Amino acid sequence: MTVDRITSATLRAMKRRREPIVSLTCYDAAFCHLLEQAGVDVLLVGDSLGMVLQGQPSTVAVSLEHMVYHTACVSRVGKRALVLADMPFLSYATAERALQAAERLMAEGGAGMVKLEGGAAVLQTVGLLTRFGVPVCGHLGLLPQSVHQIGGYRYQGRDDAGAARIRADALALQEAGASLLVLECVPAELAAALSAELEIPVIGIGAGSGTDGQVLVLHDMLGLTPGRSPRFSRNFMADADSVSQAVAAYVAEVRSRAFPGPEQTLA
Ligand SMILES: Nc1nc(=O)c2c([nH]1)NC[C@@H]1CN(c3ccc(C(=O)N[C@@H](CCC(=O)O)C(=O)O)cc3)CN21
Ligand SMILES: CC(C)C(=O)C(=O)O
Ligand SMILES: [Mg+2]
Repeated sequence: MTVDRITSATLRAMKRRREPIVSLTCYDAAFCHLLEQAGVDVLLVGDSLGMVLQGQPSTVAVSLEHMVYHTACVSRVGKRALVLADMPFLSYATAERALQAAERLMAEGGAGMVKLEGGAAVLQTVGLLTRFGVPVCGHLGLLPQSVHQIGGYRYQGRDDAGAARIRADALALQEAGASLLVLECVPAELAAALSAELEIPVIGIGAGSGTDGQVLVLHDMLGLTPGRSPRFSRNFMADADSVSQAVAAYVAEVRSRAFPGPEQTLA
C-alpha cells in the first residue's frame, strides 16, 4: 500500500486536532530519507541552503536553478512528507517570473507547495498562484531575503505598529489563498495570538511554542553550523548518539510542545 502524501488539507486537519506540525529544512535525498523515517511532516527546501551549503553570507545569491536542483533531490525519494520549496530572491517579483518559478519548482522539482516572503507586496502573486492550483505558504516576520534593507537578522513585530502590520499581512495572505504561514523571529505572544486567529496553520521559527508547528534549519539543530547558531535553535546532537536519534528527539519535543522552551523563546 502506498502512503498518502501530506497536503495542506492534512496540515489543516492537524491544526484542528491541535497536533503540532513538525518541520525541518532538507536539501538532499539522504536527509529526506532520514527525516521521513523520523516522522517529520514538512521538508522545507529552504533558500537557507545558500548559507549552510554554499557558504554565502545571505540567501540573496540563491538562484531558481539551485532551488529546482535541491527540491528534486528531496522530492525524488520522499514518500510521505510535504516538500515545501522556497521561491528564491526576486523570482516572484513579477507575475510572469512567479508563474515560471512555481512551474519549475513543482514540475521539475516535484515540490508540493511553494513559499514566498512578504505581506502586502506579494498578495496579488499569492492570489494568482493559488487560482492556478499552486499551494502557497506565506512567510512573515524576519524576511531574510530583505536583509540588505533590514541591516541584519533581527526580531520583528516587537512594537505595536510592527505587530499590527504582521497581523494585517497574515490575515491578507490567508484571504489571498495561502494555505500555510511561516512566522520567523516574532514575539511568542504575537505568534500565539495569530495562530489562534488564523484558520490556516502557522509554523514558527524563533516564534515561541504557541504556533501550530515548528521549523528549524537542519544544520543548526545538528550542531553543524560553524560559529554561533541563532538563539532560537538548539543543538539536538548534544544529547544524542546519532543523527537519527537527534532528529527523533526534535520530533518528539515538538509533538509534546517541550521545544521550544524558555531558553529558545523571546517573550
Ligand atoms: N543557519 C541558518 N539558520 C537559520 O535559522 C537561518 C539561516 N541560516 N539562513 C536564513 C535565515 C536567516 N535567519 C537568521 C539568521 C541569524 C539569526 C541571528 O543570529 N539572530 C540573533 C539575534 C539578532 C538580534 O536580534 O539582534 C540570535 O542571537 O538569534 C536569526 C535568524 C534564519 N534563517
Ligand atoms: C528559516 C526558514 C523558515 C527558511 O525560510 C529557510 O530555511 O530558508
Ligand atoms: Mg527561506
